[in-house]
Amino acid sequence: MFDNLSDRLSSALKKVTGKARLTDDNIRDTLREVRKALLEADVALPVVKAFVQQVRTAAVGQDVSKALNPGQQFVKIVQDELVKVMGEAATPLNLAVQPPAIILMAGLQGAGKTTSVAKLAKYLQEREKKKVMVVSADVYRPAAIKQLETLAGEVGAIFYPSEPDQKPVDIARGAVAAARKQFADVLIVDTAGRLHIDEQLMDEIRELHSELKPAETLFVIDAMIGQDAVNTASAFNDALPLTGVVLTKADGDARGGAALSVRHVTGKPIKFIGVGEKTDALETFHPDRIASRILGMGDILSLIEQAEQKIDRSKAEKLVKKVQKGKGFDLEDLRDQLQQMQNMGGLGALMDKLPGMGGLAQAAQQADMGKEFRRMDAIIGSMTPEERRNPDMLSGSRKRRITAGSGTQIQDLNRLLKQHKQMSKMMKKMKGGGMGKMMRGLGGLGGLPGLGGGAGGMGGLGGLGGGLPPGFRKK
Ligand SMILES: Nc1nc2c(ncn2[C@@H]2O[C@H](COP(=O)(O)OP(=O)(O)OP(=O)(O)O)[C@@H](O)[C@H]2O)c(=O)[nH]1
Repeated sequence: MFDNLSDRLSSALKKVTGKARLTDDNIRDTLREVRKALLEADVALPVVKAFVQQVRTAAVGQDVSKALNPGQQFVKIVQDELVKVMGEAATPLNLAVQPPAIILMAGLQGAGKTTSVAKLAKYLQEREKKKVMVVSADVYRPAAIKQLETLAGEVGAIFYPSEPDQKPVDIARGAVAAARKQFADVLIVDTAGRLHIDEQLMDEIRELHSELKPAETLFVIDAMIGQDAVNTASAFNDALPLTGVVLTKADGDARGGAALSVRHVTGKPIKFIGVGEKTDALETFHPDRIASRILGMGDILSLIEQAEQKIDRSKAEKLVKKVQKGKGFDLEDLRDQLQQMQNMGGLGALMDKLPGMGGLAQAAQQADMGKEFRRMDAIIGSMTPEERRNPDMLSGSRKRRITAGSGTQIQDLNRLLKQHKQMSKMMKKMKGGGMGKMMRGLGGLGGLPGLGGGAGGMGGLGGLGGGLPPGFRKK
């Protein structure tokens, strides 16, 4: 979702990078571009003004470093200021209190609170091995309690039941007692949504806060809210001592501005971003990485983490060995690669994180690569194991049977075979140099520790780049 901001900002900055010297004129012009880029990305106006002012102050009167030309120096200033707004590094949850550590969730109706409660519960259980209980103090929306019960069941968290005729504070008290009794490490409290800032509901959540004395008070906000982010965030920030923010729907076509606005207005760290409707679609927010992504430098670290979590290491290593031994890359391997890429959110999600490939990611999403992958998967699934190992043996009549069996066209099958040939040619070339070489071709990835051979499954990405329709090839 940071594409828009990233594209606009990098083209604004491109104008200045070539300059041998910074003058009042070209700073002014570039700052105007930066301002426009931020506004178009839905960063709120007061935040844009403050940011541009900070950059101007930092730029004026700065000694030009010998290592950089003035243009580069200016880009660095923008980056430094961006990091200042977004924060240096991820801020973890602070749950080091006498258990149960309580997390209170606040936010507007529909922001994604209930979904985020379930995501957090899953995250804490799986990553931090915590025993988690959840409770809903939303007695206004009839389905809210039931919704949380269903989600809790899905993620395997303990659900503390509540009733619409109870008072939220009583529910909270009961839940804390139950959490103690059952030795839960963490209790996450979902609260009633507000359509807008409503005094009565604000009083209620304040009361909940003083009763619960939560270790974390997280403000949940929808990234799509755009310019409104400032008002909503400051209202909640004034009402409650927030400790952090969960930015939801960051997978949508929001333009990334809300992240900057919320951070600027509240001064509180964004701790997590929601990137989908499913309960595993939650990521730790790394402000420094987002800052470089905004400047079009990619988000390699997140990509590596994702690769490490989602890639089937043993399969990847097997493939690397197979290729190194000079054995062919067959259709079975191609299918594994496609499946692993799908596990990581598809080609678009991957490329989105690679430096300078934001635009390509959009193109891939528009062309619905997911559909293409599923088609390829169906075709390979209709072949016999023998045919997958040796596609050259396919006769005309077998090709017709396979396409009929997979609901595809003969052209689809031929295209797949051609792509496979190209990939296997690439793989052969890699034989001597290992996967690292291919990764280097992909924008410097190979030089990074851990990605060269370890996450070898990624190798297929390079090959696929060559096999994609011409519009997708990296220039
Ligand atoms: N795409 C996407 N959808 C999300 C995300 N988080 C939540 N949603 C969706 O947003 C909608 C609202 O989410 P809820 O969790 O019900 O929102 P809420 O804040 O609890 O709403 P109230 O209980 O009415 O206050 C649901 O359809 C969710 O599936 C996200 O990160 N990405």
